Amino acid sequence: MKTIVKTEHVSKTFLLGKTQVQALTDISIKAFEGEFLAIAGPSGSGKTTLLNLIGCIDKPTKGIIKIDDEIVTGFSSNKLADIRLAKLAFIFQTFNLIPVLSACENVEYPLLKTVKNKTERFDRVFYALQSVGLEKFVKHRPDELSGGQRQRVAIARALVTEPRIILADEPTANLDQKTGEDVLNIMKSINKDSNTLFIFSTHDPKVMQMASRIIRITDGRVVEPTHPGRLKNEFSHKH
Ligand SMILES: Nc1ncnc2c1ncn2[C@@H]1O[C@H](COP(=O)(O)OP(=O)(O)OP(=O)(O)O)[C@@H](O)[C@H]1O
Repeated sequence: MKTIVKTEHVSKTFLLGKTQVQALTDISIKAFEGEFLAIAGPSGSGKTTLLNLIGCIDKPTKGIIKIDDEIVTGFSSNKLADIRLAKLAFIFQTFNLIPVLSACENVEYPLLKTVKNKTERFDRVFYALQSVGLEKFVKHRPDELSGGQRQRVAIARALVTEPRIILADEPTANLDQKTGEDVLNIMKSINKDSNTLFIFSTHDPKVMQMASRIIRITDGRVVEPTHPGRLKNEFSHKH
């Protein structure tokens, strides 16, 4: 399996007034092509911080981050913006749609700079909205859509640029159980069809169940899964 994202001994400290907040400590993880990877952990464990670092929105205090074998740590803000545009897309817990734009215009937005041909843009936008089942809602503004529909517009906006990686920070946190499941199923089917790497954060065990792999973090550190079999073997070796 091809490694798409790698973090090596990544730490992040925030300065809050005079206090240092250690949000992440020594995080070394990999994410592979085609994975539907959950970053799981309680509130305040560092999930958003980790997604922001992988998403080149923020920079680590220590350690390095590689995307497609390229070390992005140390890049200028402009170069990080280029990486975001070329390889990454985001889905947020609060959808982050532009309220005055229709569903179609929201999805078109990330293509405005890169795809100059209007017909090609329209085709891609329509295809993206169709793949989330919203082809009948292209003209609706966010306030004319339900929460689940808004999140589906956000998914269409994420996939329209055909990114290598889609990062989703608690994508179902503001949705009811059933709508959340529908949204995750759409994400999963896109993941299967396109082989796009999805990395999403959650504290919901039901959402974790959908993942192809789970990385658990607590207090800013990766919690290694315990393998009872391995522990038993190690124990018997020693004694
Ligand atoms: N900009 C910031 N300035 C200061 N402290 C911050 C900042 N961002 C995050 N933190 C702190 O870092 C820690 C991790 O926060 P983070 O938002 O990454 O956790 P989380 O797991 O995403 O939590 P939640 O599930 O509640 O969103 C917390 O202690 C938080 O208060």
